[in-house]
Amino acid sequence: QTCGTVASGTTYDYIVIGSGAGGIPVADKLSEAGFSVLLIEKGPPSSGRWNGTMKPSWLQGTNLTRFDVPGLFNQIWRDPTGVACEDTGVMGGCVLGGGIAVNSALWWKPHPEDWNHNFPSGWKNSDMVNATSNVFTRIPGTYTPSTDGQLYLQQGFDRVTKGLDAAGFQYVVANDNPDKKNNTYAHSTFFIAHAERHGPLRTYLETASARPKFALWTNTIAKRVIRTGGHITGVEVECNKGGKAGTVSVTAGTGRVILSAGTFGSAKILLRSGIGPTDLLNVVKGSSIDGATMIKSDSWINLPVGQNLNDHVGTDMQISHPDIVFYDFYGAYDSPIKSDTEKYLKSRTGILTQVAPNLGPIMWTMVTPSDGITRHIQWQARIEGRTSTAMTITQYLGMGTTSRGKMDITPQLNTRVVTAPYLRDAADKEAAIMGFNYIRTVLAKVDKLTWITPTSGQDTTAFVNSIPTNTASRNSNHWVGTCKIGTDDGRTGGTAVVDLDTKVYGTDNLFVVDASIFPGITTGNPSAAIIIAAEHAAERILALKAPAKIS
Ligand SMILES: Cc1cc2nc3c(=O)[nH]c(=O)nc-3n(C[C@H](O)[C@H](O)[C@H](O)COP(=O)(O)OP(=O)(O)OC[C@H]3O[C@@H](n4cnc5c(N)ncnc54)[C@H](O)[C@@H]3O)c2cc1C
Repeated sequence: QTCGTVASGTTYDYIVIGSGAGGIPVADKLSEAGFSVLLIEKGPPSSGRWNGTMKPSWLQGTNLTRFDVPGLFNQIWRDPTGVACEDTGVMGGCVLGGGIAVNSALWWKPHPEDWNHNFPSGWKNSDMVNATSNVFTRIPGTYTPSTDGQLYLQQGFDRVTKGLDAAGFQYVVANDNPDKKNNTYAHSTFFIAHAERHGPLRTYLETASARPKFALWTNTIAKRVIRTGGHITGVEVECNKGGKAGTVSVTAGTGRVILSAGTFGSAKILLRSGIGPTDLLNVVKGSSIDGATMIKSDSWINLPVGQNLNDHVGTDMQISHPDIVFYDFYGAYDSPIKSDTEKYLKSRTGILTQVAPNLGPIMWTMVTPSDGITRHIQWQARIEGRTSTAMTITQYLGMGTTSRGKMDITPQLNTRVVTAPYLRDAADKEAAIMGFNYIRTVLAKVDKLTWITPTSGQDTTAFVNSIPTNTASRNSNHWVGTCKIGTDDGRTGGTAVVDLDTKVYGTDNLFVVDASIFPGITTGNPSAAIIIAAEHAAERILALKAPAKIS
C-alpha cells in the first residue's frame, strides 16, 4: 500500500495515540467537547463496520470480519499475523480497537476495591460513579448473546455449577452485583450486541466519527512526541503499510497529546521521546533506529516508565466430565458446520454467537494470606483441553497482589517483560495456593468429575509451585502499570509517571490514558475498568486550564 504524507500545517487540539480501550473513549469525549481530535492507530481496520477485511470464506459478501463474530474470537491464537503486535514479547492486538477488537469481550463492572484499593484520591469508587454509568449505558453487555435468548452447549456450566451450589456458592448476575465477588458465580458477560462484537468500536468511535472535527488515521505509527522541554508541539509519525508519514502538530500553545498505546506501547513512545529511566533511554540513544535523532540527554525527563508492571497471575487446572460437549471453534473458521453458519448469518442465533471456546462459569472468591492483604480470585472455565470432555479452568489471582515486574526495551526498539510480575512475593504465592486448594475442594462436590491436572492425589502446593512464573506459563493478557498514576512524582524518587489528571510529570500537555496508568490489577478482565478510567480521565483533562502559551 502507498503511504501518504502529513500535509504541512496539519494541526489538532488533541492528538490521541492508540485506538484501544483507553484511546477510543477518550478521543470521543474530547471531540464531544468541541475540540478537533486526531486518533492515530498503527494497525489496520478490524471490524467490518470500519472497512476491515480479514475473514473466512463463509463471511465473504457480508459486512462482517473475524473480529465481529464471537465464535471466531479465538482465531488470534491460530493466526495472529497482521493482527497481533509485533514489537512486544507478549500477545496484544495491534489493529483498530487494539485489545477490544481481538479480546474475548468479557465485560465486568469493576468491584469497588478495584478503585479503592489500587487508585489514589480522585479515582476512588465514589469518584467513578458517573463514568461507570456512562460506560454501562452505552455498552450494557449481555450473557445471552444469541438473539433467541438461548445459551448453547451449556453442559459444562450446568454440571460444574451443581457442585458450586452444593459448596454454598451463590449465583449472581455479575454486573448487577459488582461487589459480590466472594463465593459467587455467574454466566460470562460479554460486550456483544446483536450477536456481534460491540464495545467502543460500535459506540464511542461511531459518535466521534460523525463529528466533522474528528479524524482517524489507521496504519500510522506514532514514533515519538516532539517537545521543547516539557511542552509538546506535535507527534512524529511513520507509515505502516498505507498510513501517513511526517509530523502532525497540536494547536500552538493549547494543544495536547494523549498516549493510549497500551501498557507496552505508551511506555515505548515515552522512551522514544526521552522520558523514562536513564538506563532505558540510553538503550534508545544507542539504537541505530532512533539514536541519531533522539532528543538530547539534557532534555531527558527521568521517570520510572516500565516499572510496576502487573497482570493477573494465571494458574490452569483441567477437569473432565462425561457430559461435557466440545465444539471446534477453530474448525468454524475454515471448515464450519453449515447449519451453524447459516443460523448465524440468517438469524444471529446458535453456537457461533457465543465467544470461543465456550466460556463459563466464572467464579469468584477472596483470600487473605499472612500479610493481611485480601486478594480477589476469579476462576474462568472454558470447554477446551486435552480430551473432548475436558474443561480448562484458569485461576486469575488479581486485585490485591503485591508482586510487580518490569518492562524494558531492546536496541531494536522492541519492548519485553524483563521481570515477570508473577508470585514474586511470598504472600501472593500463598494466596494462589489457598485459592487453588479451595477450588479443588469445591469441585470435589461435582458428581462424576475427574481431574486431569493436577491429578486427584497431587499436592496443591507442589503443583502450583511446579508451574513456571514466566509469561509463557502465567500470562493472562491483562497487562497494566508501566506509567502508574499517583501523587508521588517519579522524578523525585516516587513511583508515579502521571499525576492525578493523567499528565506526565515534567510536561505540561502530555497525558497517558490506558491500562498503563493502573497502579494494580483489577478483580476481573480489565477492559471495562480501562474504559471507565478513560471516561474519568477525559472529565479531568477537560477541566484543566490550557497550558500557558510558550514564549
Ligand atoms: C487475546 C486477548 C484477550 C483478552 N480478553 C479480554 C477479555 O475478554 N475481557 C477484557 O476485559 N480484557 C481482555 N483482554 C485485555 C484487554 O483487551 C486489554 O486490557 C485492553 O485492551 C488494554 O487497553 P489499552 O487501551 O491499554 O490498550 P490496547 O487496547 O492494547 O490499545 C492500544 C492501541 O494502541 C496501538 N498502538 C500501539 N503503539 C502505537 C503507536 N506507536 N502508534 C499508534 N498506535 C499504537 C495498538 O495498535 C492498539 O490498537 C484481552 C487481551 C488480549 C490480548
